[in-house]
Amino acid sequence: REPLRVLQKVYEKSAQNGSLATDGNPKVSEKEDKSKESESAGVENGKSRTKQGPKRIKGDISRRASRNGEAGSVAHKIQALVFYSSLTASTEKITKSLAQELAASLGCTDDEEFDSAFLPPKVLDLAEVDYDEYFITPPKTDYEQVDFFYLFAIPSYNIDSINDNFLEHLKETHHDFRIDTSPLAPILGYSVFGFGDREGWPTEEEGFCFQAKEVDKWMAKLTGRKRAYPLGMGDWKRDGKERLLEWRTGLTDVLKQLERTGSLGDGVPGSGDPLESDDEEEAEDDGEVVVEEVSISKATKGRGAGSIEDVEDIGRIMEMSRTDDPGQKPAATLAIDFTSEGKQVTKKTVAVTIKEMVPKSSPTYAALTKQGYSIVGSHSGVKICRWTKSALRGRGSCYKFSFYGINSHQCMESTPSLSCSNKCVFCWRHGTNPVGTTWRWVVDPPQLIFDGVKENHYKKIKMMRGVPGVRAERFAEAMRIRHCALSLVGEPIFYPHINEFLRLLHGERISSFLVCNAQHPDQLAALQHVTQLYVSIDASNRESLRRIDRPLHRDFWERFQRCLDILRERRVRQRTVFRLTLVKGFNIDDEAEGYADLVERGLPCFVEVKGVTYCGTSTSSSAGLTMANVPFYQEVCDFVVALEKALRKRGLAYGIAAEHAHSCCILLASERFRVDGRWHTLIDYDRFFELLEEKGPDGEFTPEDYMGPPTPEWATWGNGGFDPRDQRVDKKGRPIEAV
Ligand SMILES: Cc1cc2nc3c(=O)[nH]c(=O)nc-3n(C[C@H](O)[C@H](O)[C@H](O)COP(=O)(O)O)c2cc1C
Ligand code: SF4
Repeated sequence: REPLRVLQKVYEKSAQNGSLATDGNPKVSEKEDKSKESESAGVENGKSRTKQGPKRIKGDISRRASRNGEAGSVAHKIQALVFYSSLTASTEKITKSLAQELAASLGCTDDEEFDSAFLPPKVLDLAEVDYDEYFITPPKTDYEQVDFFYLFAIPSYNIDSINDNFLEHLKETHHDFRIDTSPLAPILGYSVFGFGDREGWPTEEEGFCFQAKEVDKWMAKLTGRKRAYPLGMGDWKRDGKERLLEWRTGLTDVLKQLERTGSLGDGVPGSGDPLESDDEEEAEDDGEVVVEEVSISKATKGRGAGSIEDVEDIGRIMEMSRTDDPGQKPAATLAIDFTSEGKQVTKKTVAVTIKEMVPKSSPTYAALTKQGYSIVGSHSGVKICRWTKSALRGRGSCYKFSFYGINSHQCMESTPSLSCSNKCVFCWRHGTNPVGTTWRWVVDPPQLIFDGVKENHYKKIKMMRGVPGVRAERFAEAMRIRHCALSLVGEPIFYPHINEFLRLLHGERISSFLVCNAQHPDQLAALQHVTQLYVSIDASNRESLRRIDRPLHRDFWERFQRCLDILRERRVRQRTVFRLTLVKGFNIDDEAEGYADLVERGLPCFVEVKGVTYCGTSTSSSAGLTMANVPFYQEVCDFVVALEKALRKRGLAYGIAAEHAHSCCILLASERFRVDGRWHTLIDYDRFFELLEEKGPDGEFTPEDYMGPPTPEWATWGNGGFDPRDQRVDKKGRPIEAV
């Protein structure tokens, strides 16, 4: 139907501008008539017929209409057209072998005896083809049931070349008022690979592969965003072969999917909607604990949660809580928080409270999924953070790349417990998340959660495939999760099988950064090795903590202090971190001394100081939080300097190691991580896994044992911390020039 719609538009526009005869038939000029004849020779003859000059609209309605009588049918053959341009012939050679390799991997044949959906790819030189034939509408064929897929191999030239003509044509077609703005929408999809030379054009800002980027951009417009696979780029003298292979492999998967399903899959086209327009959520980041005040009773109200359901739940919870590991202690599934001031949990209480934490039918589920979370099982969640998206597009990673070497596009943000025991004022989620002091819900098994979060994470990454600016290289890397930030929303150590869950992560060599809210000392004490262990330190004294975290536990301050003591013991075995979130008017003024006292108590390996991000939720505004509470970066810097001074005064050996100005985040580190005068805040992840495999999850090894190489110069204090590989952009996605 799509081609018909396009042609109908061409027809209507032509009628408006008088290119139709009075009988409604197209006015076909003699010249056009000739070109029509030659078109009937099909794409094979896409020879030297390059015509410059004014664009023509072909009144070709009847022929196209007959072909598209069965449009949309998956039974059509798929014809890849591989366009290339080449001045010094290397791209020509590469494109020809690319087409052969594609043909082999897709099992292409034009022999009708063999049942392949793919016709052998055709290689077409952009210096020879008639642009009108391919780039106003898809080409016409004698063979009626062919759908096209466009591929491009484009070297860049900063001198006049055929690329300029071609780009001009694409641009003109898009802007031509007589033609639909997306006249190539009927093709199945497209993808571009660019060649360039890093020696002369080292970065994209300096022009590396700039014309391939342009082709990619205009084709997105002309096809109505049918980018089937991200733009690939390579330098034939360096990584070209590797990058091209990566791109071809991904592309083959997409084409095979197209054959199976007739569609490009989730996320394309137009799927990545919010992202297409560059308006990624501003306030998003990891780490802050989400809170909206919704009691469990409210969350479960109105769902007919009667006693029968409760009985079934009990059966299910017992079933689900079994672990496969015989060595594993039986799961503490219910009301595990024994530190709740000696509160007795009676059987009766259990029977009426065992429910799913976030059932599918609940408003909480709807609210969270609307915000982009995937809910896994009944109490876990995963979401791709804005930095993951940003890194996929080469626009910078989060501060954890600068400080610890975490590639954001290989990082999964998730939590096995969506519930939390605080209601922090700076929470930026708009949801209605469950809160509670004890676990009283169905417990899902760790394997189910692990498989589910991975599956959903990859699904979301795949949805980024058609998003403008996503780089093929990073996209391919992103299909292997290397890190897990257990910090999303809720409290991960609340989950009764957290250690088992960590074991699964580590088993696949996925590092774990676990953030907890310093309200569950018993669970913290039982926690086995994680790659980096955080506690959120949101205030320096009892009153301030009450005001800012709004904890549910009455003994919150005692719990908080116990957690610091546990961390102090752990510092020789775990990389421990205090995370401070500064909120102006709440927890900055005159509190440096108080925080220094807490550092003295917990002796963390690192102190991460971060300015709060304002999100304008009802929670934050009801707590009286406005933009005025967001500190300027300079204020965060001043605070950190004051804190360092306060620490030195106490004889504590800490220094300011690194910064990431972009996310208003600064890292103080213990001198343990300063070797030969250089900070070593990065992590040797491979070593961490080796140690874990060798010594076990409770093994005796120290944070220094898996200390990485020196912190890169650009990330150290005073240098800003922006990854030099990436391009800075403003809120509208426009490049920001380095100062
Ligand atoms: C005159 C000239 C200008 C070039 N300009 C660029 C450029 O602006 N950006 C880039 O990434 N590569 C540039 N290159 C490198 C080519 O794109 C690269 O070598 C490519 O592989 C050549 O492909 P070809 O042999 O098919 O023409 C340039 C090369 C030449 C000779
Ligand atoms: S650590 Fe991972 S989840 Fe958190 S902001 Fe960085 S990339 Fe995103």
